[in-house]
Amino acid sequence: MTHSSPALQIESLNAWYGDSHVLDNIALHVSEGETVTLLGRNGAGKTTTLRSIVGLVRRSGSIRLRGRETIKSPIHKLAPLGIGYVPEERGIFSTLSVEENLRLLPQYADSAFTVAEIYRLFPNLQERRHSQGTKLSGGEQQMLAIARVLRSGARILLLDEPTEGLAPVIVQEIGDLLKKLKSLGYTILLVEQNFRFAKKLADRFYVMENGKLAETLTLAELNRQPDVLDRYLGV
Ligand SMILES: Nc1ncnc2c1ncn2[C@@H]1O[C@H](COP(=O)(O)OP(=O)(O)OP(=O)(O)O)[C@@H](O)[C@H]1O
Repeated sequence: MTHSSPALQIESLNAWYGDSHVLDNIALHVSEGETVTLLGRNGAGKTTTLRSIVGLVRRSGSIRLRGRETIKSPIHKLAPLGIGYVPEERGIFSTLSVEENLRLLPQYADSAFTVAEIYRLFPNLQERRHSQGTKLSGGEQQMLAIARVLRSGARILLLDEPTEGLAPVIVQEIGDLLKKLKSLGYTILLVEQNFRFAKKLADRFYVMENGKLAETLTLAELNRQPDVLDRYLGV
């Protein structure tokens, strides 16, 4: 492991659901401290890419976390390497309270937030600390899902459509939170349909199409050629 290794480096990644070959030779990387967004139409393979990284689908190729090969690692071996996955469905324990959700997870690193630090970052979770997961708003559930991975000590965050279904004011709050995490040096790989949201955060973009990577662009390149997105996303 060298210090210059990207936080996440993927090469020749293929993935399958049963016989269906859904990711075709994906190569991408995310540097330490970088925020990268995966864009693409529904079904392009964005969620499957995140699920492949954490070993939730059958996959082959190479996935290195800070230089360490993890393609054969089961999911429970990944959290100690500093990666945290927040799925689209958020994955909180809905019958437990906010605080129970936060206290249940093991901490893997010194960088793990304490519950007090989580409450400083998410004052509304502190207010709701005795509320059951099912009683939370969509925005609160999303905040709790992100808080849980911070609590585990993850420094590389995989976030699947964190703004989906949320009101604009809450989307703004999530945006502010991600900017803060970025300023703290977190590495973020984001799947996002809301391009206007992603544009305010991301350093780089990958565009996926039919299970392949079609394009990689920096923010500056994207601003110079906005028609690229029309072509792939029809936006
Ligand atoms: N559990 C599954 N079993 C079989 N095929 C699946 C499964 N989940 C997704 N797929 C297929 O895999 C392909 C990639 O889906 P994926 O969910 O990764 O796309 P996506 O880009 O994240 O789109 P979305 O925004 O709709 O989630 C699609 O063709 C989809 O139909």
